[in-house]
Amino acid sequence: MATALLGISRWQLLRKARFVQALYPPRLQAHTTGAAMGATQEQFEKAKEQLGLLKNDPGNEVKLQIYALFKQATQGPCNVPKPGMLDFVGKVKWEAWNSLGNLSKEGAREKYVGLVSSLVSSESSPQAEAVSVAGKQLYKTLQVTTEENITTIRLNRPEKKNAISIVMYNEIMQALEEAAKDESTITVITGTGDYYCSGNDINNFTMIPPEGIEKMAKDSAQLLKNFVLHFIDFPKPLIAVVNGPAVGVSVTLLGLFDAVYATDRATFHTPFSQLGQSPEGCSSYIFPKLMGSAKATEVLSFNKKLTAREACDLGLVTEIFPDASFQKEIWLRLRGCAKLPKMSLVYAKQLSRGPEKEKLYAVNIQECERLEERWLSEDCRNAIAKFFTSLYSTSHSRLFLVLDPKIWI
Ligand SMILES: CCCCCCC/C=C/C(=O)SCCNC(=O)CCNC(=O)[C@H](O)C(C)(C)COP(=O)(O)OP(=O)(O)OC[C@H]1O[C@@H](n2cnc3c(N)ncnc32)[C@H](O)[C@@H]1OP(=O)(O)O
Repeated sequence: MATALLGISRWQLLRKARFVQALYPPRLQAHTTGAAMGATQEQFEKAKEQLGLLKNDPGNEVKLQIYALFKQATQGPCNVPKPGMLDFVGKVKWEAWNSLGNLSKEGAREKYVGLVSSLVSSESSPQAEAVSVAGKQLYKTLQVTTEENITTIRLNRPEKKNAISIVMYNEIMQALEEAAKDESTITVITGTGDYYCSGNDINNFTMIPPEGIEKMAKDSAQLLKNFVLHFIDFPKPLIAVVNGPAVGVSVTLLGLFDAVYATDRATFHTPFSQLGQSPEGCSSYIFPKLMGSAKATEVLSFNKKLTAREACDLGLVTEIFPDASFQKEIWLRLRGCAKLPKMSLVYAKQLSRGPEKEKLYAVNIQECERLEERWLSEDCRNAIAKFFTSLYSTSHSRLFLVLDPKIWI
């Protein structure tokens, strides 16, 4: 069969088509605004040429995205009949194109140029963290869009359950800075794939600088402090759309959001003591206020994983939705919120959050100090070693990595 010739299974191809759908949800595609459409025909032609010069194969997922965006940009919405059941490759390509819905030709052209540009820049400059195309930032670990007054920051490492790498910490801060200044009324953070976020990327702790572990702990604490500060100071309504399980720092930060909407499939887990760590994201202050100190102890100290219903009952989550209708219902709701007068929302946030800010700054500093100390502890080293050993126990090469004395465990 055609798919066998390509060396990929039909199942893999279908998954990839869904991946494209996840990147470009039909509801948002249908409503791309003129403001977002910046790429010219000339840039589009140049991107086509650059595509042919790529040294590395970007993989089937990306190739499907490129194919779909190219068709949409040149022919508009999918207008050909769906290929028959036995034409597996044709069907998956059709599904990718069709998943772009009514996205305009200009919108597709811009996304196409952005995607190609990010591939080119990642080849020519592996260290570059973000590039700008037509005045919009492009990120390695995020997908950021502004449509219908909503800036959406989508954590985009689904293969790692959206774990937050160092690059992602920096990109989230940059995206928040951009969102604070842009024309949008509200800002949404959500995840691509089945997870919202699996928390701090544990590999962040394997990159020891030549100065040693102490320097790494110090730098990490500084990064975290700055990261959390971006949430404390964010001026517009910040909404979490929790599309699946959330772990660690992605849970604690929820206390700094203005509303948290979750699928009923989501869970909320902060296994800090299991990892030899301590709470962050101002949760040591906000969680007891939200849920009472006894419940907060269960969550932050005793590793209790909350269901979406429990998190909602405890006040961490604003509202939960059935998974089957979550995406439909939530974006409908948010589009309504984003039509409200922007400055009314900004002032409402300032007035309700302002009096707490000094306290939050102080809590953030203290939490980071404690963590800096915890990261140097035997408890934490053992926990990280355990994570890698259990994860990689079947892989000899990776087990070797764990045992490599240059790595911090
Ligand atoms: C530098 C600044 C530092 C600031 C730190 C701030 C303090 C933060 C604290 C925290 O966030 S603590 C929480 C840390 N997170 C975790 O402990 C979660 C670890 N992951 C898991 O337990 C499981 O992966 C999962 C999330 C429950 C999912 O399990 P599942 O069986 O469904 O999938 P997997 O096969 O395990 O995962 C797929 C793939 O993703 C990788 N991955 C998942 N989570 C992480 C992570 N947090 N860090 C790094 N990598 C992660 C996992 O290794 C798999 O990768 P491959 O093996 O396929 O390459």
